[in-house]
Amino acid sequence: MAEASIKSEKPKHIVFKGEEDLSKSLAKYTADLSEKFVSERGAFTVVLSGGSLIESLRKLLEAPYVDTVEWAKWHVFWVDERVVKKDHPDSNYKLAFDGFLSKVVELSKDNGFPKFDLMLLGMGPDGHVASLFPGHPLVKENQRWVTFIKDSPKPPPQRITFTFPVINSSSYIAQVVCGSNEAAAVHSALGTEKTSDPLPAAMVSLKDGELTWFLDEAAASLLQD
Ligand SMILES: O=C1O[C@H](COP(=O)(O)O)[C@@H](O)[C@H](O)[C@H]1O
Repeated sequence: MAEASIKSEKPKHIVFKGEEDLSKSLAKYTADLSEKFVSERGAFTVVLSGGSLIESLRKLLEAPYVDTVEWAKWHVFWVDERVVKKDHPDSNYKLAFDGFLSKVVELSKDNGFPKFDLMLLGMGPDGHVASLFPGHPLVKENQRWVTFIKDSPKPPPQRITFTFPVINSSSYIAQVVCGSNEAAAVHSALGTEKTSDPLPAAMVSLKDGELTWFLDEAAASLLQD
């Protein structure tokens, strides 16, 4: 498998006073992109992470967005899923459905990879994104759209996940990180030092798209600027 190519310049990042401000800005960012893609082609393809991201989407459930966003035009996907039943507390589907989608939605290509409009990604303290973990061979997968892991270092051990070619084909990615536990990984991912073994979060890199990091002050605390 070939190495993933990584852009050398630092991605755009916005630091918020706290998670409350971050969630307000993330709601506007998401609602604006929803409006843009729905008006351009009548649909909005959105990819969700699990974890704390879902809580950070809560402002979309409030005015004005809960009424103005065209929820029926959303096509929702998951960037990764843990191999558990859909009603298991560890399920990313259940987390997003209970905390977000059930409140708004009646659920009912350049390189050959799908191009999603918006991916809303989280990041673990170890720098993993989706279910792509540091040092794991899956970070180098460059053929398949979706792959699986049976030995995830974070429980539960069995998961399925989008691969980097799909993630990095997106039009927009919001990389949402809050809290001091993630500060070292944020520093490493947004640093300019070159390493032969970058964190998965540092491998999120859009050739034809826009990546924005949404950080609270705790997550950004080790950044210099
Ligand atoms: O296991 C997972 O972890 C990451 C990060 O979660 P967080 O709770 O630390 O924000 C999440 O983005 C991913 O979808 C999930 O499966």
